[in-house]
Amino acid sequence: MERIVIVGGGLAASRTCEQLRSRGYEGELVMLCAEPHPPYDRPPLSKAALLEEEHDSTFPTDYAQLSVDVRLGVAATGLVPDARTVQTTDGELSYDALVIATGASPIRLPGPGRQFTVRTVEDAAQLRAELKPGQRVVLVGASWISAEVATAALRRGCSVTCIEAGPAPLSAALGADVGQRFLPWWSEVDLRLDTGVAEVTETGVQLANGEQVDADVVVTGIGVRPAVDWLSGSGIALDTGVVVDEHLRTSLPGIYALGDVAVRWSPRWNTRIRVEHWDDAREAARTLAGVLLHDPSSQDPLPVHDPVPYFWSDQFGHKIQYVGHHSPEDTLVIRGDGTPQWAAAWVDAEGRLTAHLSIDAPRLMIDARMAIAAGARPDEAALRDPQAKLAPPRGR
Ligand SMILES: Cc1cc2nc3c(=O)[nH]c(=O)nc-3n(C[C@H](O)[C@H](O)[C@H](O)COP(=O)(O)OP(=O)(O)OC[C@H]3O[C@@H](n4cnc5c(N)ncnc54)[C@H](O)[C@@H]3O)c2cc1C
Repeated sequence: MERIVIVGGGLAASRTCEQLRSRGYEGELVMLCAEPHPPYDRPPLSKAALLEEEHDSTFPTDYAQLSVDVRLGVAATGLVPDARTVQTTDGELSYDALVIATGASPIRLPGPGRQFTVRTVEDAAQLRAELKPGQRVVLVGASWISAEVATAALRRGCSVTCIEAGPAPLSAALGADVGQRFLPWWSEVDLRLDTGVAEVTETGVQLANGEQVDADVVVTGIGVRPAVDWLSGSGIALDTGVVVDEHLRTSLPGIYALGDVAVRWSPRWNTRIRVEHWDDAREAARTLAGVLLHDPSSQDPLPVHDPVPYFWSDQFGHKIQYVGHHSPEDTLVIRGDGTPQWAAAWVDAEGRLTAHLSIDAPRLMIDARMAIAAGARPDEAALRDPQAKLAPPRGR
């Protein structure tokens, strides 16, 4: 392969460059990065970057040393697979292999008023400038991002209202039973549950029931859409993102996708999953480099990307850690129910641990991740007791 083109300038793109070079790829490597900055880390944008004026989460990667041709401010606008060509805002570019790592963009609400989202450094800097003491901040959606923004806004002396369509914070991701357990953390937030927002107005938001809620700052945290517009008409298979198999191969030859934009086949979960987690983007890059450089004449199997997903969130002075992947049919078991050290576990119909959520307890997260990876079926007593190990002893 003489030229690998990577479209996207985030974690997945940056790590793919590093991994390819560290595994000995010597061909041309071009990274098209729509943003005007070299790749940077996003998790701090809804955390430290809302508190610290000079926060900089740029990756320390030396692209010149890696001989990566980084084209800042250049976006892919189209794909012509038969010609193995990408159309860009700076002309056409041919490739031998193409990596799609364009991430996702926040979903916005309708309406004429200004609404903030948090995806880029500019978003974070603009929002930080608004978070002044006494400002009335309205958050739409009690999501992971909103919880982190609420934490920062309260710390900066703002008054915070959060309007959530579901019955509890984080209920879209974790269900109402778990979400309700977080309510005490939201005690300083005017949290309005089961309430829809119709639009963002000049003076705040208008609720679905017609009521107007005034705000100085409106922040929308209702999810993201994969950045796939530029692929329309290319013939590539799309679902809730770019469809890839467990080797990160798309439906078109020579084209791969990873990170937030990809929806991948997971043999572990026997379904397609789109994982919008930092850890997944990083790990996928390692696998993808192995797939791209795989020698078909060797006996080595093609690398598979199918880790146990891992996600964390820092909110209200706590660290939440979630591992695995649960479906609505799984059974929820609260560990240490009624104690401050509670955790949540999900098991499937066969009793297999599918997911686990813990708070300020990295040890529990590590144990649960090993248990899920091992396909463990912990007994009821172990599930209920957060002190009990879920992972089978090593060597078994
Ligand atoms: C505010 C925030 C907080 C987060 N916190 C956590 C956390 O606490 N824990 C956790 O596990 N995960 C967290 N995440 C998720 C994590 O950051 C993402 O999973 C990760 O950034 C995905 O990396 P990516 O490279 O796939 O996509 P991105 O980081 O979105 O990068 C995609 C890049 O591609 C560029 N691009 C898009 N379209 C084009 C185009 N047509 N041409 C060229 N370039 C293009 C974009 O501009 C962007 O720079 C957070 C995300 C955000 C936004």
